[in-house]
Amino acid sequence: MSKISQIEPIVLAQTEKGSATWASVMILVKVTTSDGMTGYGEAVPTLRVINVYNTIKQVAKGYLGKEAEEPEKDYHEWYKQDFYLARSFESATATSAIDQALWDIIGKELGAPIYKLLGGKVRDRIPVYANGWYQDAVFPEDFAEKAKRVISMGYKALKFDPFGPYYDWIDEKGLKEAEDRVKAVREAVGGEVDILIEHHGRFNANSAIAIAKRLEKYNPIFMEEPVHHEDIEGLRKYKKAITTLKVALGERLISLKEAMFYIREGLVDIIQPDLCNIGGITIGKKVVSLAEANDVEVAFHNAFGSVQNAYSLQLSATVNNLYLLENFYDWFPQWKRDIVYDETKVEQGHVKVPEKPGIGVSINEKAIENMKIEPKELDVLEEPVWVVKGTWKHFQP
Ligand SMILES: O=C(O)[C@H](O)[C@@H](O)[C@H](O)[C@H](O)CO
Ligand SMILES: [Mg+2]
Repeated sequence: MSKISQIEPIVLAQTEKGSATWASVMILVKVTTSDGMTGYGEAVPTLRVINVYNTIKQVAKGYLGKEAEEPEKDYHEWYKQDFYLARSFESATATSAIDQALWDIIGKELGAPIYKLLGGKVRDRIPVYANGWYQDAVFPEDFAEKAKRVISMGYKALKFDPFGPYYDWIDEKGLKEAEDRVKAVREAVGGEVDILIEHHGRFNANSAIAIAKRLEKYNPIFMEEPVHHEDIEGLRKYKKAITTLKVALGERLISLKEAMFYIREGLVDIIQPDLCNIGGITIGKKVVSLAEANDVEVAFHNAFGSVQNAYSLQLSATVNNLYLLENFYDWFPQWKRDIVYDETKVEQGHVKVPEKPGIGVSINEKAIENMKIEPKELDVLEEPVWVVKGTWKHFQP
């Protein structure tokens, strides 16, 4: 048995920022054991880089000295301590990153990729969908042209937010703008490609319902976060009104029981847990089982960095009820790919399951050393940090 002897939060950034402002930095956690093993995990940055960095140091106090090979027990010990774990995004992401690193360490000790520790893979290649591809797209033609490029790269599915700057509610002009963009993409990619509609959880139920009725004819595979995250009653209203389209959500879920709530209440058809939020591999695999038992498919939220991506690939390899894995890889800034030596390339809309022990890929420790920065706040401009850059615009006069 090896004890957890060190937990170090690391913030990385470069001038190249990528398509999603709130993912312009990466937060890593490096865990070291008493016998010198190391593992890496990734935490979620968004607008909370400093808070997450500091929270990792606090959560570390609960993990130091514990067995590195017992993430299940360690998680529950910490669950006991952290009264607000289920209500704190910062704590949930810090705990998740440490948990990932422990699974990395176990895999390395046993010489096996994480997927083998979980019962083995059900597929050799993970099907992914593209996100981040529509930076600076405003007019329908922009979306069409960029979508064609994505398809020419071999992707079979793509996600986008066609709602420009609309927020809370949408009017006829907004419905038409969204429809024109979606229509342009559908016409550009043809009938065989999956279109996934991202709402970023920003509408009231009536507006979301109007949107669904308007976009239904373009055959979107799912409608993601159609209403505000905390608007449970709005989501019930939406689910009741829209029975022909599937709802996807999950990136803001931070506990097993929260995931269970949405599944049990029939409020989600495709669940999108984020392994950097939900509780790492330890809780992520339990959400997968809950989903499977309830005929809900899984499409991990995977929008931040290359270490998150590597863990999402490991778990996705084992999931029978996997719909698709989100993928920003081709729209990452190069430095994020450098961290994993570009080992998780997307080919024909799929990623080969990485086979190295633990996390599955090599970690470029030298690159990490060179990219380290002090944690700092992100700038906040008129265009919210959660949209794909340069898309918060109207195109109609
Ligand atoms: O499903 C997703 O990927 C999330 O809603 C976000 O993470 C944003 O879409 C992304 O960051 C682009 O800004
Ligand atoms: Mg989303």
